[in-house]
Amino acid sequence: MGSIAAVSPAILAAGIRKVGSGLHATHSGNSGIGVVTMSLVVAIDGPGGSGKSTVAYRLAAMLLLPMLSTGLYFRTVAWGLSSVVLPDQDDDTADINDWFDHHEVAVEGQVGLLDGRALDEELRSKRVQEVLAQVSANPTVRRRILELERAEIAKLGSCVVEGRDIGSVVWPDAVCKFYLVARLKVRLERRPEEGLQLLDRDLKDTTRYHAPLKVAEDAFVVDNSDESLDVLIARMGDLVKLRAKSC
Ligand SMILES: Nc1ncnc2c1ncn2[C@@H]1O[C@H](COP(=O)(O)OP(=O)(O)O)[C@@H](O)[C@H]1O
Ligand SMILES: Nc1ccn([C@@H]2O[C@H](COP(=O)(O)OP(=O)(O)O)[C@@H](O)[C@H]2O)c(=O)n1
Repeated sequence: MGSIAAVSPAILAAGIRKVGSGLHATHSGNSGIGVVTMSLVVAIDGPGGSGKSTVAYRLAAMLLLPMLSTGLYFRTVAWGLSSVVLPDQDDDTADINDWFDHHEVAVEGQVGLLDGRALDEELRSKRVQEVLAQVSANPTVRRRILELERAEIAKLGSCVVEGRDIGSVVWPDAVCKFYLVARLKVRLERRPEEGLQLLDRDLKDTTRYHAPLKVAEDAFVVDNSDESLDVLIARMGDLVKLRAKSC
């Protein structure tokens, strides 16, 4: 365990602010950053359009790590379940467990796989958008996807994982946690096709009972509204290396 206190002023000046003081890194690993011996997971959470996928992709490339976009699990399941009537949010139903028992859901790169069939454009379709929030709030769905996410992260060993609850629920021992934010106006400009749906998803993601979108206690909050990606990725990479060294 170590401290990053020495670099805090620089971090603050760079628009990255630390929440809490806990450092829960327990792993080190055979990652591309060359300072570790076991596994190293970097968690990136935040609302839609804050830049998670873009930043995770770039950071993973810089650190020579694979990346996992967990939203693809939710979108793939939403596509598959959209023909099944979903129960109320707090119901735990045999139907959903039965669906998971009879279908294989996986994520490879930037595609979701349902029973071995790659889904790409389908995952951004109206059919998925209409049920996504309800599917994501369902406790049975979340429990089953959590198992898939954890198994995949364990398999990858060292990786950059992005989603809504990675630092808080999926992998609380992540060596470095980032929570990305961007001003609403900026997010709406970057996601013009979503418009007010983005706000609706924000509200549903933050207010749902199970694993809501929230800042993990020991996350760095990163403002991705104005900064160039090159600058941001370099700073985030430095932080990951510092955290990895201090474990
Ligand atoms: N720092 C940035 N500067 C300019 N454009 C950005 C920046 N970060 C993200 N973007 C763009 O914003 C859009 C949304 O980003 P994305 O990574 O899909 O967000 P999220 O995964 O959080 O929903 C993408 O088109 C991406 O290229
Ligand atoms: N770890 C995660 C990832 C996604 N999700 C849900 O899945 C939806 C789609 O995730 P996404 O990452 O593809 O969405 P964007 O951030 O790209 O808009 C989100 O709106 C969440 O409701 C979640 O609940 N937990």
